[in-house]
Amino acid sequence: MNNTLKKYGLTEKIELESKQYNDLSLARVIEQQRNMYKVISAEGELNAKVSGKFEYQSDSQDGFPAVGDWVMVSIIDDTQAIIHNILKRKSLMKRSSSGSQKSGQVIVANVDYILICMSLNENFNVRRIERYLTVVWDSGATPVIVLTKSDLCQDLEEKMLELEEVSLGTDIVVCSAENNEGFENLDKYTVAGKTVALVGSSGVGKSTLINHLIGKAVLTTKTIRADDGKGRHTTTHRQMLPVPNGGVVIDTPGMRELKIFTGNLSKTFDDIEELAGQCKFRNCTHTNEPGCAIKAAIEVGDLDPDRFKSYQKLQHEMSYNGLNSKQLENEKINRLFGSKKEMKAHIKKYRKMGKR
Ligand SMILES: Nc1nc2c(ncn2[C@@H]2O[C@H](COP(=O)(O)OP(=O)(O)OP(=O)(O)O)[C@@H](O)[C@H]2O)c(=O)[nH]1
Ligand SMILES: [Zn+2]
Repeated sequence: MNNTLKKYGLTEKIELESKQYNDLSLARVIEQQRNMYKVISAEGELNAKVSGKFEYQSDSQDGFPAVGDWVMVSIIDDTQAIIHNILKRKSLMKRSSSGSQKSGQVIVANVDYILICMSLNENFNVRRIERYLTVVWDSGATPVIVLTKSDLCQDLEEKMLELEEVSLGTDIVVCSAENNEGFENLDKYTVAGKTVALVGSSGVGKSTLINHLIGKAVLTTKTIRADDGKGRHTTTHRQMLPVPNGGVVIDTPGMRELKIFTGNLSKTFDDIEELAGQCKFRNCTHTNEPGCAIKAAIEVGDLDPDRFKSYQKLQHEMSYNGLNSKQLENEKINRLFGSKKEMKAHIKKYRKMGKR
């Protein structure tokens, strides 16, 4: 296995899949600027564009490469390549965007763990965690909640209890850059072949965290501004960085705030969906029907009314994007495979590979 690509998360499975394409080289997309890509190949970094045929055949934005994608390229010279194919994605994260309301905006592909970063000061907000979890569970990646700036927190236990109510078994890591504590608990996610990405509001300490993972100041951070309590990192940065101990980390500016496009409410709010299943009427609106299990749970204090509101709000946002369940299903297929046709081709290919 090529060492450069290994540093960028290459696994046996991806290498095997790439063998299906003769005469093309394997590469990974590490940066995207509109329709210009930067990829890492066995030969090093290259600037890349999709081929004319590729562009012609892709019917939606999902079909185009995103940061994290493994792609098959033809290398033109020392600096340029053409992208011909995208290998099967194991996860895909999108968000809602004003410009492309219909299909959402692809942010990143093939991430294993998404670190949902939140600082333990005023930024701490369990409603926001619910929003992130809803998006992340739907992407195919596994969420990990990272609580930063523990040195600024006086009531950690209280906050942890509040968080456990909404996080349903998701791993939680507590850390402080100030005291250099807790970062070792991230080691189990940054291992060879795994890709980690960070989401979270501006100023919660994502760049600081990446610098700890990488072991040097790659991303410059500025000291907190007294007026708004936010920190900013000044320079543009590479979007994908190998972690010395293994694994690769993605810091995509587009992932800093998440407008929901599609989400997995059943996973994030399984307590609420289970309750709703116990309502007397199947189409209960949980407002004034008799035998409403949600209302009953709120009355006896088993369900936090704010959590229920948060659930309804996210549900509303998702339906606002106008997708019905059939469309959502297709949406998922498109995200993971490009199209239904591609999915079928992939299934066929894997069956064939299994027989050999
Ligand atoms: N007290 C304390 N401050 C921290 C900690 N981690 C980061 N900071 C400070 O918080 C500010 C913001 O940190 P960044 O790492 O730039 O935050 P960011 O999430 O990358 O912010 P954006 O780049 O704006 O998205 C900086 O002033 C950091 O020094 C911590 O554990 N404790
Ligand atoms: Zn009800």
